[in-house]
Amino acid sequence: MEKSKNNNNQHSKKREFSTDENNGNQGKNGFKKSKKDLIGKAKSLLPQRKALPIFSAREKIIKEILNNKALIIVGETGSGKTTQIPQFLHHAGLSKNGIIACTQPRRVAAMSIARRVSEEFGTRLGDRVGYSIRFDDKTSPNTLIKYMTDGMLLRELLSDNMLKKYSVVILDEAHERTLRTDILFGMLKAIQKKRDDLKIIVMSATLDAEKFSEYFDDAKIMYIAGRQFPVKLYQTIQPQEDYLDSAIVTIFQIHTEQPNGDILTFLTGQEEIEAVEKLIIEHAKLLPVTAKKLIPCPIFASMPTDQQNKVFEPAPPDTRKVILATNIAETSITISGIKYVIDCGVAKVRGYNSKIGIESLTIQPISKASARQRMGRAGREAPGCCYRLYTEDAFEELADSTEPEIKRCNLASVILLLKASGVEDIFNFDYLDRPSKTSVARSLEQLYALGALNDDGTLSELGKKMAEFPIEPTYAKVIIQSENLGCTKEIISIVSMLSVDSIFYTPQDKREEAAEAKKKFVNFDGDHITLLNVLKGYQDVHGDKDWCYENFINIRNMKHVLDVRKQLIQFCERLKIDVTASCGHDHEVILKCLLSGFFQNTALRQLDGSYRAIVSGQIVYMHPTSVLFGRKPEAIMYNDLILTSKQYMRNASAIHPNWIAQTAPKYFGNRSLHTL
Ligand SMILES: Nc1ncnc2c1ncn2[C@@H]1O[C@H](COP(=O)(O)OP(=O)(O)OP(=O)(O)O)[C@@H](O)[C@H]1O
Repeated sequence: MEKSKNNNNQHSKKREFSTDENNGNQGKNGFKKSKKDLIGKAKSLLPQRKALPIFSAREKIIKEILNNKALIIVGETGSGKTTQIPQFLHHAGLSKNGIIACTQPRRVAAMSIARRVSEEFGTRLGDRVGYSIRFDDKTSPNTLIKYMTDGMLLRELLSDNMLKKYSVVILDEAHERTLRTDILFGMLKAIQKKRDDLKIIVMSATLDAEKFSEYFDDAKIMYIAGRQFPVKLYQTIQPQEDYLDSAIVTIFQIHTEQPNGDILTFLTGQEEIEAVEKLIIEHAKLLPVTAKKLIPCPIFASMPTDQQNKVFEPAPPDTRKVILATNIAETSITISGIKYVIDCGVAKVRGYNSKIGIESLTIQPISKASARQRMGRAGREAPGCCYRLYTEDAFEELADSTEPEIKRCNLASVILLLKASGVEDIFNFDYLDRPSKTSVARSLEQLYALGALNDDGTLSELGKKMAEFPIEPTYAKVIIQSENLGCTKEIISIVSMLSVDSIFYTPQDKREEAAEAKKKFVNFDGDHITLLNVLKGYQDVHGDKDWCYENFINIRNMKHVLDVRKQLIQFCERLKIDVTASCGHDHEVILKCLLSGFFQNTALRQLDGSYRAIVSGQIVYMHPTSVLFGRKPEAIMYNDLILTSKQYMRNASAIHPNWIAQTAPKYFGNRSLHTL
């Protein structure tokens, strides 16, 4: 293991990044490739595939899969598991009995791998090889290999509880232990008891294989040795005080001192990524004119898919691309051209306090498994380097693996799906790691309060309808309720606006101008009506770029809002909900509708002017970005509670205290709110 110290030296020069469209199996000019071209491309990739470590284990893997019902495969990052194993299974004849599914925790991985494997297969994307992610299905009746998000497979259980169309299900990146993959483990194990012909494969590079083997009735474990290219590891000698500063220094250090190759930098979230993006652009202006250009390229979850796909496009000549990513790019994907990985050592982690029912998002150290995955994004096409912005000692102190999401998330959405798939006894479900009883009870209580469950715990008609929506139960309830209140148009717009982190863009050096611009949208009923005003303004000018610039509106996020809005409309139309129903400017109707899903996220003003959350009894504070900041309405409803130094209510509106019990009589009964 090599070590080097990150020295301080910054430089620069930058220009906009323009790229070719490269979506699916298309040529540069956008024309579809001919069959001959597709086969030619597949042939040209064959030597590369044959050089993968997994290729030499091909016969053994096929034999073990044919002889076993379940198999655990552990192989180095980049060894070829995700792209090759489904193809091996196809060639072994398993796709004759049904589709070979391979689940991924993230949609960007499902899409990009399907694109690559369809190229290797020599067919068009969506033909023999396809993908299925929320709101986007690229498969056809011909599809033999399907990459899909774990959430999509879980959803398919609603219509096909034996997963009859599938012959093999591969649960990839199992170490991530997402809530949905964890539930799939239990569901698939139960299905396999009734379907002898279903094969289950659990895969990862960094896995506690014994634990999985035991869970799947002593399933066979296969270790596949070797990686294709070495990755040189650099760790800081001293702990870094500010990882953002350290990341920028390292980016410019690589850019000015190291040979060609793109950089992938892991950061924690959109705001941080956008701040670093701006700093890179600024610093790059100081680079000598003759230097290679450095172009930042952000990617995070709440970004429209077509923008996410841009990171896969090659950098123009004489340019080095620096991808700024959250852990969305941590597993599975190969980004062509990446030679250097910078790992800041932290990530934004979702947490859930089941005792008080509060969710939080905090920045925490990653696990050793995550650090290895991050490092594994380099060395996939050629030797690479990984720069950890933390010391070797700090690495040793990291936990081996990330705590399963099931232990730290609100379970309401998966419990709703389990109930809708016919699983009644949620407490005794066969979990790989059992969630706490309090956490299950809390989530059941929340679903009951929302009206999704009947008194006997079975799914209600409303619950069935809610399960059809691929969004959190609280939002599903609000949309369904909007049909009764005649405000679906407004509610869909507000829910779409809430799907992005922030619409308002506040540059450090233009705070006053940004605040002034925001004033024209502000409505003191709260953030929800304010957001509605922004969307109306944006639609009135047909998304004009200059308008966004003048009004300090984040155009990237607005595009995503429109995308989500379109998809929600399609969902409502499928459920025959009239999406044109509008209540005009009747804000009370809109807020009461939102409250039908968020009555648990409410707080009352105390005598001393502070706010106390109704359900948890905790003191909560108004987020400084809220239009209600500095105002003191008697009662507040909010969408999120953000835990940083204090508990902050974000996306908040003023409501009448009486509305709370009126909206959720089942939950609050006849109790006076002031005694809660
Ligand atoms: N889009 C792509 N462009 C170029 N090469 C690719 C692409 N996708 C995959 N490859 C090549 O195939 C190799 C194997 O990728 P694959 O995703 O199958 O590995 P893996 O073992 O599943 O890795 P991980 O554990 O990191 O998911 C990569 O290292 C790379 O060489």
